[in-house]
Amino acid sequence: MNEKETQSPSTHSPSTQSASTLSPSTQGPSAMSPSGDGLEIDDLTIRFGGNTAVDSAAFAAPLGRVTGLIGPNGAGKTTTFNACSGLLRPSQGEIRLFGKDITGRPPAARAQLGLGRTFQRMDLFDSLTVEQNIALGREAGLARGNPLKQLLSTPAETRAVRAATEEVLELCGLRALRHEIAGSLSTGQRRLVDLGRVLAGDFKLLLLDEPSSGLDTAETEKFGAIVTRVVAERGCGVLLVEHDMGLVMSVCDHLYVLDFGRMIFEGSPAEVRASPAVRAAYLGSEAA
Ligand SMILES: Nc1ncnc2c1ncn2[C@@H]1O[C@H](COP(=O)(O)OP(=O)(O)OP(=O)(O)O)[C@@H](O)[C@H]1O
Repeated sequence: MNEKETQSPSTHSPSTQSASTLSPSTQGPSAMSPSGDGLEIDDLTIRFGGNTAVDSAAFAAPLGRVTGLIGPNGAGKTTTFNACSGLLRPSQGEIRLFGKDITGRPPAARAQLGLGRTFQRMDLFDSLTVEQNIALGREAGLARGNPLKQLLSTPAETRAVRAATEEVLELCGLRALRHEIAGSLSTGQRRLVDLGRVLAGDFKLLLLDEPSSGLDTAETEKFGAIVTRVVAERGCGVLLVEHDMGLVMSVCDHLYVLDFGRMIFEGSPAEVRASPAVRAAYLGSEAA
């Protein structure tokens, strides 16, 4: 196992080299994926005033895999996630999607390139039905930000929306709830609708922000099984930021571990579980 001591930002190299330096195996995403496959982050640094929340982090979330980003409270996960989705502009570094530099692009432009995201707080339309919420995920993509186009869709677009909605209702096990008002659903059901909405958008790379938040164990397992199935069937990539270690360990193919804004380890779930550095980061220095 090849664990890395934390490096100063100036010693960081581009993601491919950094990933292979960090990785305990040669099977990491950077080693397996051709260039431009999925989401690649290089030298990502984000400062809030004098506080460096993310410090020269590098990682990749390729297609066909679930990549996890974990770390203790305050490690920089949400900040990294927000930079990937376009809500935060990095102080330094580069974010590439399918080989294109998207560092300065707004969220809508990233969505058009195939980047979809869920929200921890779930921005569902509570007065609309499950089916309507999911359909909106596809309609918004077809409209490309033009509300008029959303109203005046062509017959082919209407068929595409219907097909995508049916597929997602089945995939997420939501058929029985299709006519329910979203505002009346449980948190677990709402998570599935939120996932369904982003799946209907047919994005190639999904960013999932703490999707197990508010779910019980059974709901979390169900959610994880759907994510695994989606990646296997569609070949899309997933970047999962998550606290629930049960979910992380069961669905992720590869994990990156942040601590105090720095990437301290990467590897398979088993390798991460066995890492003294990761344990120390979670439990505190006295456990090292
Ligand atoms: N808008 C902000 N302004 C100032 N500091 C911030 C801001 N957002 C985050 N931070 C700081 O950046 C660091 C990383 O925070 P972040 O929320 O990304 O961590 P996290 O790993 O997502 O934590 P948690 O697991 O608790 O959600 C923390 O020190 C936090 O206080």
